[in-house]
Amino acid sequence: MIKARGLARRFETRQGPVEAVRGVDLDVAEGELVGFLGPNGAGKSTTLRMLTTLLTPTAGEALVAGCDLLTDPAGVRERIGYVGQQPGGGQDQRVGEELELQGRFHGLSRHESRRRAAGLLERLDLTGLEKRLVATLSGGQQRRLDIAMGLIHRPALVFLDEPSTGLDPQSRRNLWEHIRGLGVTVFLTTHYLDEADFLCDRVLVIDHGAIVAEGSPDELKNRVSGDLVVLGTPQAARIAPRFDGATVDGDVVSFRVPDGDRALPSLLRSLDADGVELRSVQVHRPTLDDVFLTMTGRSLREDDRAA
Ligand SMILES: Nc1ncnc2c1ncn2[C@@H]1O[C@H](COP(=O)(O)OP(=O)(O)OP(=O)(O)O)[C@@H](O)[C@H]1O
Repeated sequence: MIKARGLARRFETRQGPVEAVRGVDLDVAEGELVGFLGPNGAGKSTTLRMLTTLLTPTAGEALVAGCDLLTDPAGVRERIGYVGQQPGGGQDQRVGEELELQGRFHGLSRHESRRRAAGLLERLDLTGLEKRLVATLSGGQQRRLDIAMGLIHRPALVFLDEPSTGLDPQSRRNLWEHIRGLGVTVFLTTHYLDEADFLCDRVLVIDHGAIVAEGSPDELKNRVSGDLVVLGTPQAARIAPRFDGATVDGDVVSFRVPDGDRALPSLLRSLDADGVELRSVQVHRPTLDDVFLTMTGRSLREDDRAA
């Protein structure tokens, strides 16, 4: 569905050139749900805008939905759906009309457009809202309408740019369920670790315009060596030297072991035998944030807080 090689984009600014995307290779197979994960400014939107023909690459080439990005951008546009970060619907339009209009815009007959709109409204849980003004929809409903608009012309591939940004946790979860059920190839960008983890078959991690890791969420997490064991004890500093790479933060000592659940029983027995007073014990599986930390030395969460 997508095959990109060496895709790059440089922006000339007053402060000098900005290498927003530095030669990205991408392969997305039919039916896959692939996420592009990275902090703010990593180059996600720029890549997406190139793949959707909104921005011309400064280098590289790509086949998108069977068409050459550089020589047949119109063919690409016909075959893909794009849902950007900004709401797509006219706020003073009615939901049903807006969707039908979008179908007409893509060349569907009135009848076909109406039929297709009704099907999408049902699939995205918007039935009954046809006559509502777009401006009166909730954030989650608006986002689902945007996705319906992106799917009206039956694209085989749809691009979603930060689909759940700004939604409350319940609406995000609901949106994810809908995205999973779309039945088309999906390529989305996100800076949310939980979104990538829950939604994506495969994740590409991008940082400073280059892909730094790629794999299924589980594969990526398995690359981080081991589970994190966190022990709360007043003797944290005394016992830390027993564990390779242990860090101490007040009464808490943390270290990694290959398989936390298996290591725990004997670990607890030996600490108990030495008279160590344990107040709490936790085992954490690696998260995608640990992956990002391992690859880049920075936490995605720090970027989130800074944003
Ligand atoms: N039109 C532009 N002119 C100059 N620099 C740009 C332009 N568009 C993007 N950039 C820069 O390119 C880099 C990548 O930006 P991009 O928007 O692709 O990142 P992103 O990963 O999508 O981030 P976000 O999550 O904030 O949207 C950033 O340093 C950004 O400032």
